[in-house]
Amino acid sequence: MKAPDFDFLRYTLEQPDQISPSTFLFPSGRAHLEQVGVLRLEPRHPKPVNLVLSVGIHGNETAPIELVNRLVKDILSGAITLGVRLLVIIGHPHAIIRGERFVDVNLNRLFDGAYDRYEGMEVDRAQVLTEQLTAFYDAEPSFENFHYDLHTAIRGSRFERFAVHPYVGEAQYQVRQFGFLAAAGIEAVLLSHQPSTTFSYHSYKHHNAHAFTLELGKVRPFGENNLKRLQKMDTCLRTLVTAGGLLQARQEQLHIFSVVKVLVKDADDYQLHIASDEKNFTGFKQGFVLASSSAGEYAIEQDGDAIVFPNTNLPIGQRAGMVVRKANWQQLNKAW
Ligand SMILES: O=C(O)CCC(=O)N[C@@H](CCC(=O)O)C(=O)O
Ligand SMILES: [Zn+2]
Repeated sequence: MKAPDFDFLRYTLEQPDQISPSTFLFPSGRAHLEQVGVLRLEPRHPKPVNLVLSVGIHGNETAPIELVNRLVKDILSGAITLGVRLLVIIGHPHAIIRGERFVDVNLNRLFDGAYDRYEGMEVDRAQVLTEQLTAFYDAEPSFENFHYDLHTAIRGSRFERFAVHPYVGEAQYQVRQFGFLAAAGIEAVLLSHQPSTTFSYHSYKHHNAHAFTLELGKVRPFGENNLKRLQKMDTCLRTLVTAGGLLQARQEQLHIFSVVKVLVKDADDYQLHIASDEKNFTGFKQGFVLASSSAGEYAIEQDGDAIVFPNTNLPIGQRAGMVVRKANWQQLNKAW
């Protein structure tokens, strides 16, 4: 393997079932190809940061895959110098090849051990990725852990780029992370109100990582993404991987929402009463029946409560959307 010629994405998609682990040098460190779609980059002179960047956990969310593959190319060619330990994960190669969100079951519901309750090709993958995270973070336990899990949304959004913050319970929010998200062009942050079984929540819960799901625009096929719209994200990630630092912008410019309800598909006839092209963050009037099925209904509790990730094309028991409410910066600031 020669570092300057190595295209991590192409290599992964050419051999999606198995690879022989290998290692090679690049100008600022050593690369370890650990597993299909799992590349560990160790810098010669690391700052005390363990950074995980994951993309393609959903196979049709291609913009982050293009963005991060370009970043990896620049590290391997020597165009930029790696300064932190970096684990790059191409989450679901088989789904990427098919251009689909998943093959058997949604990979991003299988973490925190949830894979035990499911069947399908994603089960093994969730287990492999869980083990890879543990090995990576545990190798330098005194370093600060980060995980940005990059996605794109199925629908258009009133805020084009937004983040899902893991549920923190009584713990404090980290102001530095909000400043970083603002600098990276994120416009809104959803504060989760309960634990979940997503990849980013797993890193937060089990590895105390600063961990986020980042939604970077709308789902589009390879070649149709405008990466210029991710310029700020690119700059922030490059600064993080080279210098170990989080660029900052005024966090007050972020729109903060708390999640007030996770809608769960509770019957085959479950319906969301919104247009098929309704955007994420569309708000409704109090009393509007947003969801109904033979098992019950959900009406909006407060004027302005808005829908994010509406989706009924999924099995019973899975999340059909989140209802979010504008949160108060003053209240949040007290936690810092
Ligand atoms: O647009 C959609 O409906 C889904 C986009 C997406 O994949 N979002 C993530 C969010 C994960 C989280 O809540 O942290 C997902 O649904 O897995
Ligand atoms: Zn996704």
